Amino acid sequence: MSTPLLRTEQLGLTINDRQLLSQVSLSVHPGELVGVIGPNGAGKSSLLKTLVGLHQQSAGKIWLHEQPLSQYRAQDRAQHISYLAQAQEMSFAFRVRETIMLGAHSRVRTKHFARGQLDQELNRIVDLLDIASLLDRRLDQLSGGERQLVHFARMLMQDSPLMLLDEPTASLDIGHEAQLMNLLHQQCRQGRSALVAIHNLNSAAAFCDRLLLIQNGQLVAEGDPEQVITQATMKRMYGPSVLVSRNPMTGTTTVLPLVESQTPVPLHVHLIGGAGSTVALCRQLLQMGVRVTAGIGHDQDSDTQLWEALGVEHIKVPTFAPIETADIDAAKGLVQQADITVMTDFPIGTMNAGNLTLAEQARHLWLVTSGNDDSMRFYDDSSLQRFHALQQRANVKQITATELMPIMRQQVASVTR
Ligand SMILES: Nc1ncnc2c1ncn2[C@@H]1O[C@H](COP(=O)(O)OP(=O)(O)OP(=O)(O)O)[C@@H](O)[C@H]1O
Repeated sequence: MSTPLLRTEQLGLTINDRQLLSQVSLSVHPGELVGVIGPNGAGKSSLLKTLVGLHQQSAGKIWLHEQPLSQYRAQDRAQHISYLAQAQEMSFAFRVRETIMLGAHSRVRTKHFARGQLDQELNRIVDLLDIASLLDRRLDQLSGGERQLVHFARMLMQDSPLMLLDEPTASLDIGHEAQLMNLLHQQCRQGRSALVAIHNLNSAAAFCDRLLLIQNGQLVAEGDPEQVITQATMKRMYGPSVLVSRNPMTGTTTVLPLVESQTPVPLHVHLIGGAGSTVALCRQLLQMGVRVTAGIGHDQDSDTQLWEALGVEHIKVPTFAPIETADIDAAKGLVQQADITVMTDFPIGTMNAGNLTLAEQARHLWLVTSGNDDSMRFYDDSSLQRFHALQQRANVKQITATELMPIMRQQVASVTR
């Protein structure tokens, strides 16, 4: 790998006897977009401030271009590192144009620019960010999001190889957030580097090449977004009410907040389903405080991933493996204990026909019917016939997908009365 642009070794920061950073060793290489994530108060801003020289480290070393950062004079640092603080305070009522032009200050000191060259650069940057209409406005009369874009423009105007950004998208709507992160991404593809503290984990996963996870001032995980943003780490950082999954359309890791479960209710529902058919139901049942078990699912199926992520007890088999008798035996106990077993309207063929055998064990079986022609979702006659036989059983209730939740809510209400 290339020589790092920035590197720290065992970095520590103590202020007023409070240890804000401890033993942080990291590197940022040319062309990398690195995200710094972690809960509130973890030490992300303290890290960036130390790297830019606003805090003097108490321990460890910082190298910029393999030279100790302390050997750079403040003015020289500005040619290598630009910094966008979390809260930008400007003591004067600057106009937007002046504010952005301030970014070029360190460059003007050391380099001659042809007449009009900086104005052209400024115009290019404001066009990229679509803020040309703000140029003559006063900074203190802009909205928080507009101000954030202006300060980002100022940073681009500095044209430094390394950019440190502290929550640059905190006040931005989703469109401007995507625009700023895309611009940052493009800058890095063109050879610049960025270290960005960011709370939006979905953006962090989508845009960053690598993530650093900070907790209590320490670097606790580092790697590709999918290595760092896992259900286990997110639960440790942010508590149980977050769900990590892979977006089927973008392939990126996504993190969603979940509505917390209510007080447990004395109802056990076992879910049999696949192809994503139990996902919404499972989440809603858990939110109502119902004890949910599930299976048999296939590994990597979206249902199985959700059961795993939400800690639902379940039985699974490897991807593309048929459900065997031993798997059915392992799942039987859960189905026989459940007050209700719900079998959703999912496609059934030879690989997962074992779920029909499992459904036959249910004390009370709710069969979710497609409403259309159920035969369409059975890949072989034998499975379809077994489904028809299940429909005839006395302990079976047939429900459409639309009816399911209202009836389930009544059921929950009846056991909590
Ligand atoms: N100058 C300071 N003196 C003493 N403690 C400080 C100082 N600056 C920050 N802290 C404390 O250090 C800890 C880390 O703060 P920091 O701002 O680095 O966290 P953060 O990860 O950026 O948080 P957030 O996501 O909320 O912005 C917090 O507990 C904070 O109260």
